[in-house]
Amino acid sequence: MPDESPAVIFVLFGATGDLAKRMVLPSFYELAVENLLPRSWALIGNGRGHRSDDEFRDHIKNSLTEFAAAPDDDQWETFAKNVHFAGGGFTVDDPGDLPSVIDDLREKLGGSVQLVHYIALPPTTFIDYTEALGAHQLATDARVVYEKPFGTSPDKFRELDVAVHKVFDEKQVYRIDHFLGKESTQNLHVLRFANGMVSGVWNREHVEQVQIDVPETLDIDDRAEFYDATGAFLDMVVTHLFQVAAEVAMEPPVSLAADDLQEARESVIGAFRPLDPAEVVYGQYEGYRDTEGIAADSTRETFVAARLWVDTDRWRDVPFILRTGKMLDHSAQRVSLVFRRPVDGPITDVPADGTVLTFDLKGDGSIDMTMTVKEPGSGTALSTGHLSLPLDSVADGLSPYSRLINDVLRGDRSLFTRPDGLAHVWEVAAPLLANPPAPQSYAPHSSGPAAAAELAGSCGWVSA
Ligand SMILES: NC(=O)C1=CN([C@@H]2O[C@H](COP(=O)(O)OP(=O)(O)OC[C@H]3O[C@@H](n4cnc5c(N)ncnc54)[C@H](OP(=O)(O)O)[C@@H]3O)[C@@H](O)[C@H]2O)C=CC1
Ligand SMILES: O=C1O[C@H](COP(=O)(O)O)[C@@H](O)[C@H](O)[C@H]1O
Repeated sequence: MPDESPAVIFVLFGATGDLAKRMVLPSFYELAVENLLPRSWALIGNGRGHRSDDEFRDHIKNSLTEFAAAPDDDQWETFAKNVHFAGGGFTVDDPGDLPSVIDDLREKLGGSVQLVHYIALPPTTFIDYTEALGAHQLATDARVVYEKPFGTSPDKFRELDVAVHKVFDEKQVYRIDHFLGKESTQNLHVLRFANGMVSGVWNREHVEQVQIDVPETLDIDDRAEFYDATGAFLDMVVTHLFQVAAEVAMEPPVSLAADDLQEARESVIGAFRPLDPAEVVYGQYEGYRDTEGIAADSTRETFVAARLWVDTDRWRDVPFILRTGKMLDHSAQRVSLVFRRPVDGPITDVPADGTVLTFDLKGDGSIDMTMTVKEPGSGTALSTGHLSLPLDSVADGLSPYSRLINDVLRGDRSLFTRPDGLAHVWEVAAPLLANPPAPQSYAPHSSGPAAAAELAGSCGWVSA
Protein backbone atom coordinates (compact mmCIF):
# COMPACT_ATOMS: atom_id res chain seq x y z
CA MET A 1 0.00 0.00 0.00
CA PRO A 2 1.40 3.47 -0.83
CA ASP A 3 2.53 5.62 2.08
CA GLU A 4 -0.16 8.25 1.55
CA SER A 5 -2.96 5.77 2.37
CA PRO A 6 -4.80 6.79 5.56
CA ALA A 7 -3.89 5.15 8.82
CA VAL A 8 -6.26 2.36 9.87
CA ILE A 9 -7.70 1.62 13.28
CA PHE A 10 -9.09 -1.92 13.13
CA VAL A 11 -11.50 -2.65 16.00
CA LEU A 12 -12.14 -6.35 16.53
CA PHE A 13 -15.34 -6.98 18.49
CA GLY A 14 -15.35 -10.53 19.86
CA ALA A 15 -11.55 -10.48 20.00
CA THR A 16 -11.40 -13.19 22.68
CA GLY A 17 -13.61 -15.57 20.67
CA ASP A 18 -13.17 -18.67 18.58
CA LEU A 19 -13.30 -17.07 15.13
CA ALA A 20 -10.93 -14.30 16.19
CA LYS A 21 -8.25 -16.71 17.37
CA ARG A 22 -8.58 -19.17 14.49
CA MET A 23 -9.09 -16.81 11.55
CA VAL A 24 -9.21 -13.04 12.04
CA LEU A 25 -6.11 -12.51 14.19
CA PRO A 26 -3.84 -14.86 12.17
CA SER A 27 -5.08 -13.22 8.95
CA PHE A 28 -4.47 -9.71 10.24
CA TYR A 29 -0.97 -10.78 11.23
CA GLU A 30 -0.43 -12.32 7.77
CA LEU A 31 -1.35 -8.96 6.20
CA ALA A 32 1.15 -7.19 8.46
CA VAL A 33 3.94 -9.62 7.57
CA GLU A 34 3.11 -9.38 3.86
CA ASN A 35 3.31 -5.54 4.11
CA LEU A 36 -0.31 -5.19 3.10
CA LEU A 37 -1.32 -2.93 5.97
CA PRO A 38 -0.97 0.84 5.61
CA ARG A 39 2.17 2.39 7.05
CA SER A 40 0.31 3.45 10.21
CA TRP A 41 -2.23 1.18 11.81
CA ALA A 42 -3.55 -0.02 15.14
CA LEU A 43 -5.50 -3.11 16.15
CA ILE A 44 -7.88 -2.82 19.10
CA GLY A 45 -9.44 -5.93 20.59
CA ASN A 46 -12.79 -5.44 22.33
CA GLY A 47 -14.52 -7.65 24.89
CA ARG A 48 -16.76 -7.51 27.94
CA GLY A 49 -13.98 -8.38 30.34
CA HIS A 50 -10.84 -6.36 31.06
CA ARG A 51 -7.38 -7.34 29.80
CA SER A 52 -4.19 -5.38 29.60
CA ASP A 53 -2.64 -4.71 26.19
CA ASP A 54 0.08 -7.21 27.06
CA GLU A 55 -2.44 -9.91 27.96
CA PHE A 56 -4.15 -9.42 24.62
CA ARG A 57 -0.79 -9.50 22.82
CA ASP A 58 -0.04 -12.85 24.51
CA HIS A 59 -3.46 -14.11 23.42
CA ILE A 60 -2.66 -13.22 19.80
CA LYS A 61 0.78 -14.80 19.97
CA ASN A 62 -0.73 -18.03 21.32
CA SER A 63 -3.40 -17.98 18.62
CA LEU A 64 -0.76 -17.60 15.92
CA THR A 65 1.26 -20.44 17.37
CA GLU A 66 -1.77 -22.71 17.59
CA PHE A 67 -3.56 -21.86 14.34
CA ALA A 68 -0.88 -20.49 11.99
CA ALA A 69 2.84 -20.54 12.89
CA ALA A 70 4.86 -19.17 15.79
CA PRO A 71 5.80 -15.62 14.75
CA ASP A 72 9.32 -14.54 13.98
CA ASP A 73 10.66 -12.48 16.95
CA ASP A 74 11.45 -9.26 15.05
CA GLN A 75 8.21 -9.28 13.07
CA TRP A 76 6.27 -9.95 16.26
CA GLU A 77 7.91 -7.04 18.13
CA THR A 78 6.96 -4.61 15.36
CA PHE A 79 3.41 -5.96 15.20
CA ALA A 80 2.75 -6.11 18.95
CA LYS A 81 3.53 -2.40 19.43
CA ASN A 82 0.37 -1.57 17.46
CA VAL A 83 -1.95 -3.86 19.44
CA HIS A 84 -4.30 -2.65 22.21
CA PHE A 85 -7.26 -3.91 24.19
CA ALA A 86 -10.39 -1.93 25.14
CA GLY A 87 -12.49 -3.84 27.65
CA GLY A 88 -15.66 -3.20 29.58
CA GLY A 89 -18.00 -4.20 26.74
CA PHE A 90 -19.71 -1.84 24.34
CA THR A 91 -23.39 -0.95 24.63
CA VAL A 92 -25.57 2.05 23.88
CA ASP A 93 -25.66 2.92 27.59
CA ASP A 94 -22.05 2.15 28.39
CA PRO A 95 -19.34 2.10 25.71
CA GLY A 96 -16.66 0.84 28.10
CA ASP A 97 -13.05 1.78 27.31
CA LEU A 98 -13.33 1.79 23.52
CA PRO A 99 -13.99 5.49 22.71
CA SER A 100 -11.11 6.73 24.80
CA VAL A 101 -8.69 4.14 23.38
CA ILE A 102 -9.73 5.16 19.84
CA ASP A 103 -9.31 8.88 20.68
CA ASP A 104 -5.80 8.30 22.05
CA LEU A 105 -4.83 6.35 18.94
CA ARG A 106 -6.30 8.94 16.57
CA GLU A 107 -4.08 11.51 18.23
CA LYS A 108 -1.03 9.27 18.11
CA LEU A 109 -1.53 8.25 14.46
CA GLY A 110 -2.39 11.80 13.32
CA GLY A 111 -3.70 12.74 9.87
CA SER A 112 -6.71 11.01 8.42
CA VAL A 113 -7.72 7.73 10.00
CA GLN A 114 -9.96 5.02 8.54
CA LEU A 115 -11.94 3.20 11.23
CA VAL A 116 -12.80 -0.45 10.48
CA HIS A 117 -15.12 -2.34 12.84
CA TYR A 118 -15.07 -6.14 12.57
CA ILE A 119 -18.07 -7.73 14.29
CA ALA A 120 -16.89 -11.26 15.20
CA LEU A 121 -19.67 -11.75 17.76
CA PRO A 122 -22.59 -14.13 18.11
CA PRO A 123 -25.19 -13.11 15.47
CA THR A 124 -27.80 -12.38 18.16
CA THR A 125 -25.73 -9.37 19.25
CA PHE A 126 -25.25 -7.71 15.82
CA ILE A 127 -28.12 -5.22 16.25
CA ASP A 128 -27.02 -4.09 19.74
CA TYR A 129 -23.44 -3.46 18.66
CA THR A 130 -24.59 -1.66 15.50
CA GLU A 131 -26.79 0.66 17.55
CA ALA A 132 -23.96 1.27 19.99
CA LEU A 133 -21.61 2.24 17.14
CA GLY A 134 -24.20 4.80 16.02
CA ALA A 135 -24.86 6.06 19.54
CA HIS A 136 -21.17 6.68 20.24
CA GLN A 137 -20.42 8.41 16.89
CA LEU A 138 -18.13 5.63 15.75
CA ALA A 139 -20.03 4.95 12.53
CA THR A 140 -19.31 8.13 10.59
CA ASP A 141 -17.09 7.31 7.57
CA ALA A 142 -16.20 3.95 9.16
CA ARG A 143 -16.32 0.57 7.45
CA VAL A 144 -18.06 -2.29 9.23
CA VAL A 145 -17.62 -6.02 8.65
CA TYR A 146 -20.38 -8.43 9.73
CA GLU A 147 -19.64 -12.09 10.21
CA LYS A 148 -22.08 -14.66 8.92
CA PRO A 149 -24.89 -15.52 9.30
CA PHE A 150 -26.40 -12.12 8.50
CA GLY A 151 -29.76 -12.90 10.13
CA THR A 152 -30.93 -16.27 11.34
CA SER A 153 -34.41 -16.28 9.73
CA PRO A 154 -36.25 -14.20 7.12
CA ASP A 155 -37.68 -11.94 9.86
CA LYS A 156 -34.41 -11.59 11.75
CA PHE A 157 -32.64 -10.75 8.48
CA ARG A 158 -35.10 -7.90 7.80
CA GLU A 159 -34.77 -6.54 11.37
CA LEU A 160 -31.00 -6.58 11.14
CA ASP A 161 -30.98 -5.01 7.70
CA VAL A 162 -33.14 -2.10 8.90
CA ALA A 163 -31.00 -1.62 12.04
CA VAL A 164 -27.77 -1.60 9.99
CA HIS A 165 -29.07 0.93 7.47
CA LYS A 166 -30.20 3.27 10.25
CA VAL A 167 -26.56 3.60 11.24
CA PHE A 168 -24.53 2.85 8.11
CA ASP A 169 -24.76 3.61 4.43
CA GLU A 170 -24.68 0.41 2.33
CA LYS A 171 -21.26 1.46 0.91
CA GLN A 172 -19.79 1.22 4.43
CA VAL A 173 -21.00 -2.36 4.98
CA TYR A 174 -19.02 -5.56 4.30
CA ARG A 175 -20.92 -8.82 4.96
CA ILE A 176 -18.29 -11.51 4.89
CA ASP A 177 -18.65 -14.98 3.41
CA HIS A 178 -15.21 -16.51 3.39
CA PHE A 179 -16.04 -18.99 0.61
CA LEU A 180 -16.05 -15.97 -1.73
CA GLY A 181 -12.47 -15.24 -0.66
CA LYS A 182 -11.16 -18.64 -1.76
CA GLU A 183 -8.83 -18.63 -4.78
CA SER A 184 -10.78 -21.31 -6.64
CA THR A 185 -14.09 -19.54 -6.06
CA GLN A 186 -12.71 -16.49 -7.80
CA ASN A 187 -11.54 -18.71 -10.64
CA LEU A 188 -15.17 -19.68 -11.23
CA HIS A 189 -15.54 -16.32 -12.92
CA VAL A 190 -11.97 -15.75 -14.09
CA LEU A 191 -11.52 -19.14 -15.80
CA ARG A 192 -14.96 -18.79 -17.34
CA PHE A 193 -14.64 -15.25 -18.69
CA ALA A 194 -10.96 -15.39 -19.64
CA ASN A 195 -11.21 -18.59 -21.70
CA GLY A 196 -13.59 -18.68 -24.66
CA MET A 197 -13.43 -22.48 -24.65
CA VAL A 198 -14.98 -22.46 -21.16
CA SER A 199 -17.44 -19.56 -21.51
CA GLY A 200 -18.94 -21.16 -24.62
CA VAL A 201 -20.05 -24.27 -22.72
CA TRP A 202 -21.14 -22.59 -19.46
CA ASN A 203 -24.86 -23.17 -20.01
CA ARG A 204 -27.74 -25.65 -20.07
CA GLU A 205 -26.97 -26.78 -23.59
CA HIS A 206 -23.72 -28.35 -22.41
CA VAL A 207 -24.02 -28.82 -18.66
CA GLU A 208 -26.14 -31.67 -17.29
CA GLN A 209 -25.87 -30.69 -13.65
CA VAL A 210 -23.81 -28.60 -11.23
CA GLN A 211 -22.67 -30.13 -7.96
CA ILE A 212 -21.53 -28.11 -4.95
CA ASP A 213 -20.22 -30.67 -2.53
CA VAL A 214 -18.74 -29.80 0.88
CA PRO A 215 -18.56 -32.95 3.02
CA GLU A 216 -16.58 -32.62 6.28
CA THR A 217 -15.07 -35.23 8.57
CA LEU A 218 -15.22 -32.68 11.47
CA ASP A 219 -17.60 -33.16 14.38
CA ILE A 220 -19.25 -30.29 16.24
CA ASP A 221 -17.97 -31.01 19.77
CA ASP A 222 -16.21 -27.63 20.19
CA ARG A 223 -19.21 -25.63 18.99
CA ALA A 224 -22.12 -27.71 20.30
CA GLU A 225 -24.26 -24.82 21.54
CA PHE A 226 -23.81 -22.75 18.38
CA TYR A 227 -24.32 -25.75 16.13
CA ASP A 228 -27.46 -27.08 17.79
CA ALA A 229 -29.05 -23.63 17.48
CA THR A 230 -27.95 -23.32 13.86
CA GLY A 231 -27.62 -26.62 11.97
CA ALA A 232 -26.05 -27.45 8.63
CA PHE A 233 -28.60 -25.61 6.50
CA LEU A 234 -28.03 -22.17 8.09
CA ASP A 235 -24.35 -22.74 8.89
CA MET A 236 -23.37 -23.76 5.36
CA VAL A 237 -26.14 -23.76 2.74
CA VAL A 238 -27.89 -20.36 2.99
CA THR A 239 -24.46 -18.84 3.43
CA HIS A 240 -21.52 -20.41 1.60
CA LEU A 241 -23.17 -22.87 -0.77
CA PHE A 242 -25.73 -20.36 -2.08
CA GLN A 243 -23.03 -17.75 -2.69
CA VAL A 244 -20.91 -20.29 -4.56
CA ALA A 245 -23.99 -21.36 -6.57
CA ALA A 246 -24.48 -17.68 -7.48
CA GLU A 247 -20.84 -17.47 -8.62
CA VAL A 248 -21.50 -20.37 -11.01
CA ALA A 249 -24.93 -19.18 -12.16
CA MET A 250 -24.31 -15.46 -12.68
CA GLU A 251 -24.58 -13.79 -16.06
CA PRO A 252 -21.42 -12.09 -17.37
CA PRO A 253 -20.88 -8.86 -15.42
CA VAL A 254 -20.36 -5.63 -17.35
CA SER A 255 -16.77 -5.68 -16.04
CA LEU A 256 -14.85 -7.27 -13.18
CA ALA A 257 -15.04 -3.99 -11.25
CA ALA A 258 -16.32 -4.43 -7.69
CA ASP A 259 -19.86 -3.13 -8.23
CA ASP A 260 -20.39 -5.01 -11.49
CA LEU A 261 -19.18 -8.33 -10.13
CA GLN A 262 -21.23 -7.97 -6.97
CA GLU A 263 -24.29 -6.98 -9.05
CA ALA A 264 -23.97 -10.04 -11.30
CA ARG A 265 -23.56 -12.47 -8.40
CA GLU A 266 -26.19 -11.05 -6.10
CA SER A 267 -28.85 -10.48 -8.77
CA VAL A 268 -28.87 -14.08 -10.01
CA ILE A 269 -29.94 -15.17 -6.51
CA GLY A 270 -33.27 -13.56 -7.44
CA ALA A 271 -33.68 -16.37 -9.99
CA PHE A 272 -33.13 -19.18 -7.45
CA ARG A 273 -36.43 -21.05 -7.07
CA PRO A 274 -37.63 -21.46 -3.46
CA LEU A 275 -36.51 -24.87 -2.23
CA ASP A 276 -39.03 -27.68 -2.30
CA PRO A 277 -38.70 -29.68 0.97
CA ALA A 278 -39.45 -32.83 -1.10
CA GLU A 279 -36.12 -32.24 -2.87
CA VAL A 280 -34.10 -31.92 0.33
CA VAL A 281 -32.62 -34.64 2.52
CA TYR A 282 -31.67 -33.85 6.12
CA GLY A 283 -29.47 -36.18 8.15
CA GLN A 284 -28.14 -36.40 11.70
CA TYR A 285 -25.12 -38.53 12.55
CA GLU A 286 -25.52 -41.30 15.11
CA GLY A 287 -24.13 -40.14 18.45
CA TYR A 288 -24.83 -36.42 17.83
CA ARG A 289 -27.36 -36.34 20.70
CA ASP A 290 -24.78 -37.82 23.08
CA THR A 291 -22.53 -34.78 22.63
CA GLU A 292 -22.20 -32.56 25.70
CA GLY A 293 -24.42 -29.51 25.23
CA ILE A 294 -26.82 -31.19 22.76
CA ALA A 295 -30.36 -31.98 23.86
CA ALA A 296 -31.15 -35.71 24.03
CA ASP A 297 -34.08 -35.21 21.65
CA SER A 298 -32.46 -32.71 19.27
CA THR A 299 -33.73 -32.90 15.69
CA ARG A 300 -31.02 -30.57 14.43
CA GLU A 301 -29.65 -31.54 10.99
CA THR A 302 -25.91 -32.20 10.67
CA PHE A 303 -26.26 -33.06 6.97
CA VAL A 304 -28.14 -31.47 4.07
CA ALA A 305 -28.45 -32.45 0.43
CA ALA A 306 -30.71 -30.29 -1.71
CA ARG A 307 -31.69 -29.77 -5.32
CA LEU A 308 -31.73 -26.10 -6.29
CA TRP A 309 -33.13 -24.74 -9.58
CA VAL A 310 -32.00 -21.51 -11.19
CA ASP A 311 -34.73 -20.10 -13.41
CA THR A 312 -32.66 -18.24 -15.99
CA ASP A 313 -32.42 -18.94 -19.72
CA ARG A 314 -28.86 -20.14 -19.10
CA TRP A 315 -29.69 -22.68 -16.39
CA ARG A 316 -33.41 -23.59 -16.65
CA ASP A 317 -33.91 -27.33 -15.85
CA VAL A 318 -30.26 -27.89 -14.88
CA PRO A 319 -30.21 -29.13 -11.27
CA PHE A 320 -27.71 -27.57 -8.88
CA ILE A 321 -27.12 -30.31 -6.31
CA LEU A 322 -25.80 -29.10 -2.98
CA ARG A 323 -24.46 -31.31 -0.21
CA THR A 324 -22.70 -30.70 3.08
CA GLY A 325 -22.50 -32.41 6.43
CA LYS A 326 -20.39 -33.15 9.48
CA MET A 327 -18.77 -36.48 10.44
CA LEU A 328 -18.71 -37.80 6.89
CA ASP A 329 -16.21 -40.19 5.35
CA HIS A 330 -14.09 -37.50 3.69
CA SER A 331 -13.60 -33.74 3.53
CA ALA A 332 -13.83 -31.85 0.27
CA GLN A 333 -14.99 -28.50 -1.11
CA ARG A 334 -15.71 -29.08 -4.75
CA VAL A 335 -17.79 -27.36 -7.40
CA SER A 336 -18.28 -29.59 -10.43
CA LEU A 337 -19.88 -28.94 -13.79
CA VAL A 338 -20.93 -32.33 -15.15
CA PHE A 339 -21.15 -32.08 -18.94
CA ARG A 340 -23.75 -33.75 -21.13
CA ARG A 341 -22.77 -36.83 -23.07
CA PRO A 342 -22.52 -36.51 -26.85
CA VAL A 343 -25.99 -37.03 -28.34
CA ASP A 344 -24.82 -38.15 -31.75
CA GLY A 345 -21.59 -39.37 -33.30
CA PRO A 346 -19.74 -42.64 -33.12
CA ILE A 347 -19.26 -42.93 -29.33
CA THR A 348 -22.46 -43.41 -27.35
CA ASP A 349 -21.40 -45.36 -24.27
CA VAL A 350 -19.69 -42.49 -22.43
CA PRO A 351 -20.13 -42.67 -18.63
CA ALA A 352 -22.53 -40.12 -17.07
CA ASP A 353 -19.59 -38.49 -15.25
CA GLY A 354 -17.23 -38.83 -18.21
CA THR A 355 -16.63 -35.07 -18.68
CA VAL A 356 -16.43 -33.00 -15.51
CA LEU A 357 -14.82 -29.64 -14.77
CA THR A 358 -14.13 -29.30 -11.04
CA PHE A 359 -13.01 -26.36 -8.93
CA ASP A 360 -11.45 -27.62 -5.72
CA LEU A 361 -11.95 -24.83 -3.18
CA LYS A 362 -9.96 -26.34 -0.33
CA GLY A 363 -6.57 -25.02 0.71
CA ASP A 364 -4.66 -23.42 -2.14
CA GLY A 365 -7.27 -24.75 -4.56
CA SER A 366 -7.06 -26.41 -7.95
CA ILE A 367 -8.95 -26.71 -11.21
CA ASP A 368 -9.43 -30.29 -12.35
CA MET A 369 -10.79 -31.83 -15.51
CA THR A 370 -12.04 -35.38 -15.96
CA MET A 371 -12.32 -36.54 -19.56
CA THR A 372 -13.26 -39.72 -21.32
CA VAL A 373 -10.31 -41.19 -23.20
CA LYS A 374 -9.38 -44.43 -24.85
CA GLU A 375 -8.12 -47.15 -22.56
CA PRO A 376 -4.49 -47.72 -23.54
CA GLY A 377 -3.78 -50.85 -25.52
CA SER A 378 -5.61 -52.72 -28.23
CA GLY A 379 -9.35 -52.36 -28.58
CA THR A 380 -11.57 -49.30 -28.24
CA ALA A 381 -12.64 -49.54 -24.58
CA LEU A 382 -13.15 -46.21 -22.82
CA SER A 383 -11.50 -44.97 -19.67
CA THR A 384 -11.43 -41.66 -17.77
CA GLY A 385 -8.36 -39.48 -17.29
CA HIS A 386 -7.77 -36.48 -15.03
CA LEU A 387 -5.91 -33.21 -15.48
CA SER A 388 -5.15 -30.97 -12.52
CA LEU A 389 -4.00 -27.36 -12.29
CA PRO A 390 -2.97 -26.64 -8.69
CA LEU A 391 -3.43 -22.92 -8.13
CA ASP A 392 -0.40 -22.60 -5.87
CA SER A 393 1.63 -23.47 -8.95
CA VAL A 394 0.34 -20.23 -10.51
CA ALA A 395 0.99 -17.83 -7.61
CA ASP A 396 1.12 -17.67 -3.82
CA GLY A 397 -2.34 -16.70 -2.66
CA LEU A 398 -3.55 -15.13 0.56
CA SER A 399 -5.78 -17.19 2.85
CA PRO A 400 -9.50 -16.38 2.30
CA TYR A 401 -9.82 -14.28 5.48
CA SER A 402 -6.61 -12.35 4.72
CA ARG A 403 -7.80 -11.74 1.19
CA LEU A 404 -11.18 -10.43 2.37
CA ILE A 405 -9.80 -8.28 5.20
CA ASN A 406 -7.34 -6.82 2.71
CA ASP A 407 -10.30 -6.01 0.43
CA VAL A 408 -12.01 -4.21 3.33
CA LEU A 409 -8.88 -2.15 3.94
CA ARG A 410 -8.73 -1.28 0.23
CA GLY A 411 -12.47 -0.52 0.10
CA ASP A 412 -13.23 -3.27 -2.46
CA ARG A 413 -16.69 -4.76 -1.86
CA SER A 414 -16.80 -7.14 -4.85
CA LEU A 415 -16.50 -10.32 -2.77
CA PHE A 416 -19.03 -9.31 -0.10
CA THR A 417 -22.75 -10.02 -0.07
CA ARG A 418 -25.51 -7.50 -0.65
CA PRO A 419 -28.86 -7.15 1.13
CA ASP A 420 -30.98 -7.66 -2.02
CA GLY A 421 -29.20 -10.98 -2.67
CA LEU A 422 -29.60 -11.99 0.97
CA ALA A 423 -33.30 -11.05 0.94
CA HIS A 424 -33.70 -13.53 -1.95
CA VAL A 425 -31.63 -16.13 -0.10
CA TRP A 426 -34.13 -16.03 2.74
CA GLU A 427 -37.08 -16.31 0.30
CA VAL A 428 -35.44 -19.41 -1.22
CA ALA A 429 -34.87 -20.87 2.24
CA ALA A 430 -38.33 -20.03 3.63
CA PRO A 431 -40.30 -23.14 2.50
CA LEU A 432 -37.68 -25.42 4.00
CA LEU A 433 -37.44 -23.48 7.26
CA ALA A 434 -41.25 -23.66 7.54
CA ASN A 435 -41.40 -27.34 6.72
CA PRO A 436 -38.08 -29.08 7.38
CA PRO A 437 -37.83 -32.81 6.62
CA ALA A 438 -37.12 -35.10 9.57
CA PRO A 439 -33.37 -35.84 9.66
CA GLN A 440 -32.42 -39.36 8.65
CA SER A 441 -29.83 -41.01 10.81
CA TYR A 442 -26.41 -41.86 9.31
CA ALA A 443 -23.38 -43.67 10.60
CA PRO A 444 -20.37 -41.48 11.54
CA HIS A 445 -17.71 -41.50 8.80
CA SER A 446 -20.18 -42.72 6.18
CA SER A 447 -21.36 -40.89 3.06
CA GLY A 448 -24.56 -39.74 4.80
CA PRO A 449 -28.16 -40.86 4.33
CA ALA A 450 -28.74 -43.14 1.32
CA ALA A 451 -31.59 -40.92 0.08
CA ALA A 452 -29.05 -38.16 -0.63
CA ALA A 453 -27.32 -40.32 -3.24
CA GLU A 454 -30.56 -40.41 -5.26
CA LEU A 455 -30.61 -36.61 -5.57
CA ALA A 456 -27.53 -36.74 -7.78
CA GLY A 457 -29.26 -39.04 -10.28
CA SER A 458 -27.27 -41.16 -12.73
CA CYS A 459 -24.07 -39.07 -12.34
CA GLY A 460 -23.74 -39.89 -8.65
CA TRP A 461 -21.70 -37.51 -6.48
CA VAL A 462 -18.64 -36.95 -8.61
CA SER A 463 -16.31 -36.16 -5.71
CA ALA A 464 -17.22 -39.28 -3.77
N1 LIG B 1 -16.07 -20.00 15.01
C1 LIG B 1 -16.11 -20.30 13.70
O1 LIG B 1 -15.54 -21.28 13.20
C2 LIG B 1 -16.88 -19.41 12.77
C3 LIG B 1 -17.64 -18.37 13.28
N2 LIG B 1 -18.29 -17.54 12.40
C4 LIG B 1 -19.10 -16.43 12.91
O2 LIG B 1 -18.26 -15.55 13.65
C5 LIG B 1 -18.98 -14.96 14.73
C6 LIG B 1 -18.25 -15.22 16.04
O3 LIG B 1 -18.19 -16.62 16.21
P1 LIG B 1 -17.33 -17.27 17.40
O4 LIG B 1 -16.04 -16.56 17.53
O5 LIG B 1 -17.37 -18.72 17.16
O6 LIG B 1 -18.25 -16.90 18.65
P2 LIG B 1 -17.91 -16.97 20.22
O7 LIG B 1 -19.04 -17.69 20.85
O8 LIG B 1 -16.53 -17.48 20.43
O9 LIG B 1 -18.04 -15.43 20.65
C7 LIG B 1 -17.08 -14.43 20.32
C8 LIG B 1 -16.91 -13.47 21.47
O10 LIG B 1 -18.08 -12.70 21.59
C9 LIG B 1 -18.25 -12.34 22.96
N3 LIG B 1 -19.63 -12.69 23.32
C10 LIG B 1 -20.17 -13.91 23.46
N4 LIG B 1 -21.48 -13.84 23.78
C11 LIG B 1 -21.76 -12.52 23.84
C12 LIG B 1 -22.94 -11.80 24.14
N5 LIG B 1 -24.08 -12.41 24.41
N6 LIG B 1 -22.86 -10.45 24.13
C13 LIG B 1 -21.73 -9.82 23.84
N7 LIG B 1 -20.58 -10.47 23.55
C14 LIG B 1 -20.60 -11.80 23.55
C15 LIG B 1 -17.26 -13.11 23.80
O11 LIG B 1 -16.20 -12.23 24.13
P3 LIG B 1 -16.08 -11.55 25.59
O12 LIG B 1 -16.53 -12.56 26.58
O13 LIG B 1 -14.64 -11.19 25.66
O14 LIG B 1 -17.00 -10.36 25.53
C16 LIG B 1 -16.74 -14.15 22.83
O15 LIG B 1 -15.40 -14.45 23.05
C17 LIG B 1 -20.38 -15.57 14.67
O16 LIG B 1 -21.20 -14.70 13.93
C18 LIG B 1 -20.17 -16.86 13.90
O17 LIG B 1 -21.34 -17.28 13.23
C19 LIG B 1 -18.19 -17.69 11.03
C20 LIG B 1 -17.44 -18.72 10.49
C21 LIG B 1 -16.77 -19.69 11.30
O1 LIG C 1 -18.21 -21.12 8.13
C1 LIG C 1 -17.96 -22.30 8.29
O2 LIG C 1 -17.08 -22.90 7.46
C2 LIG C 1 -16.38 -24.07 7.89
C3 LIG C 1 -15.73 -24.68 6.64
O3 LIG C 1 -14.93 -23.76 5.98
P1 LIG C 1 -13.32 -23.80 5.95
O4 LIG C 1 -13.02 -23.12 4.67
O5 LIG C 1 -12.89 -23.03 7.15
O6 LIG C 1 -12.89 -25.24 5.99
C4 LIG C 1 -17.31 -25.05 8.55
O7 LIG C 1 -16.58 -26.14 9.08
C5 LIG C 1 -18.05 -24.35 9.69
O8 LIG C 1 -19.01 -25.24 10.27
C6 LIG C 1 -18.76 -23.12 9.20
O9 LIG C 1 -19.26 -22.36 10.31
